[in-house]
Amino acid sequence: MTGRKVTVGVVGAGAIGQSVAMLLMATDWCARVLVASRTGDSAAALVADLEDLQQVSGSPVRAHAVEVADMGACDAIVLAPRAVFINRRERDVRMGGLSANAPIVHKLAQDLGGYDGIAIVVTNPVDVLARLFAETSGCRRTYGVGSHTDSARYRLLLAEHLGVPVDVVDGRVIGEHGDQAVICASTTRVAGMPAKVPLPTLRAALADRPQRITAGLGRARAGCAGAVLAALQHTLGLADGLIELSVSHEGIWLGMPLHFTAGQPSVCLPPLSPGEARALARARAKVRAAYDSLPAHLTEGVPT
Ligand SMILES: NC(=O)c1ccc[n+]([C@@H]2O[C@H](COP(=O)([O-])OP(=O)(O)OC[C@H]3O[C@@H](n4cnc5c(N)ncnc54)[C@H](O)[C@@H]3O)[C@@H](O)[C@H]2O)c1
Repeated sequence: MTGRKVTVGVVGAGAIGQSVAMLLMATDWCARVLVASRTGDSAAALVADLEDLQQVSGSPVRAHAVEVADMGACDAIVLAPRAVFINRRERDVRMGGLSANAPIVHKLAQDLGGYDGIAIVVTNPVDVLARLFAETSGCRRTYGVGSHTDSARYRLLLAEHLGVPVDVVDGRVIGEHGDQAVICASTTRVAGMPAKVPLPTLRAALADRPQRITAGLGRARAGCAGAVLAALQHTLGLADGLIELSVSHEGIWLGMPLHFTAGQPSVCLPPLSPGEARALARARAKVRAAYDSLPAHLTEGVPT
């Protein structure tokens, strides 16, 4: 991929779509950003804003408003639409988007049927909807973004709690991007040594952080957009290394540590303590049940 510049589609011109598109404009590996949204007006508005950015910053990246059907030749497509609905949940907040967002993701997957590039699903509940997109579209390289942000937040919060620099903390969060996220405490290392992780404190802080961001800003965007960029770099073969993404794990989509080499992933599940293994099983059962609760017309005819 060295030297080749890519075209990235962004579906959904909201908080996440805008942030991802802005980050793409600042890269040296993206040539074109194609934007589609629920209304052509919002896609065109985002493109006009990106063109302003391009002019003031001298970015060589070009932006265009298109229809989703015109994204078939994109190297990668980021899917970040959100239905208009009010989420009144205080717990399991992301799962609150299931019934409203699933039909949108299903329709996009139909429109992109047979797509052969990389699909990065952002829309929540991301583990359920990444599976829905993958199984409906047939796109083999579908990844959900969520656990990478959870892992980054975990390292930040643990470093803060222990009063150490974040770069000496190594640890990850897998499973559901939601209330059944699994903190891999038994394999967490601080300066190379096993760490005593105050799990209830960390769990509460991890749940609180996105809610605090949303309460203050209306939407969380920067962390997720950064995770999308990292996902694009790893899946496009522009960066090698470990990243937590939602993929099919024995048929159910969950956040897994993936090691990418030249765009090829291999699952690197760390050894789990019995408690962590039970937590992963609970996450798996929950995400499977949420998928199975979708109306049959959204899932019928797809492998289970
Ligand atoms: N996985 C993660 O880590 C993570 C993090 C943050 C947000 N999210 C999720 O990402 C999604 C988007 O969040 P947001 O804050 O950008 O929402 P938003 O409401 O700001 O924007 C959503 C955009 O989607 C567009 N849209 C609606 N229906 C569409 C369709 N059928 N086709 C194309 N575009 C359509 C809307 O017009 C709007 O521009 C939400 O589901 C949110 O929960 C996920």
